[in-house]
Amino acid sequence: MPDALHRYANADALAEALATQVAARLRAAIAARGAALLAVSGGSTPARFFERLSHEALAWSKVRVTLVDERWVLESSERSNARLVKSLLLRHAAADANFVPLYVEAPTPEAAIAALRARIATLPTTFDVVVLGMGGDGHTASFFPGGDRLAEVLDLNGTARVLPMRAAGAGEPRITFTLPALLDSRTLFVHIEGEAKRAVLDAAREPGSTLPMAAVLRAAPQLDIYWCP
Ligand SMILES: O=C(O)[C@H](O)[C@@H](O)[C@H](O)[C@H](O)COP(=O)(O)O
Repeated sequence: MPDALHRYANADALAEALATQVAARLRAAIAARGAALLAVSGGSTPARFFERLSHEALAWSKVRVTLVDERWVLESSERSNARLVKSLLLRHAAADANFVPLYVEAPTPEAAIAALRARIATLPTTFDVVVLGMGGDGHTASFFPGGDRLAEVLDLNGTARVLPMRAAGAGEPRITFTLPALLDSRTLFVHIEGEAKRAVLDAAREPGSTLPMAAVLRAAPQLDIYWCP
């Protein structure tokens, strides 16, 4: 588990550093392969980072942006991660980026899975950058403790790239990229803020931890963790 913890004095300094790093990785991907694929998390933490990244000067028209997970709600909902990305990241310089949403019009993620897999199949299998968040319960993406497909999404030998997920702590049904799919990334960042999440991260680092985040820490070949109090 080679992970590096990068500490910042406050959320603004963290957002600036993370945006600078992510933009550099996207530029390098475009220089090497002519295109870049970025997967970001939703929730409340990424807002400053999205705002900062949206101003980075790079060839955004060559960047595809997707989510590591999505809540099964209409985009008009305040809970929609697509809405968050569109309102805070896909503007300014980044308005030219191509967004690949994980929501399709269907009553449930289970009903949408074939359409979603077809959409995901148009993307390269290797991400250039994945940015994970983490909840206070140790979930990341939609790998929720007690989730109905937790074992399946964490299975490193699993072949599914996206799966539905339902869990008491999730709020609504979700769709999530699986752990092996997210690990197939040239760079992997974790963005967490606050002492409480730092304590959860430390717990996930304990040998034998069953927190979903522990599975990521154990399996990731390299992980850069960005944290501020
Ligand atoms: O849709 C989601 O909920 C996210 O992608 C999720 O995995 C998020 O990263 C954590 O829940 C942290 O969320 P907060 O930043 O709101 O604490």
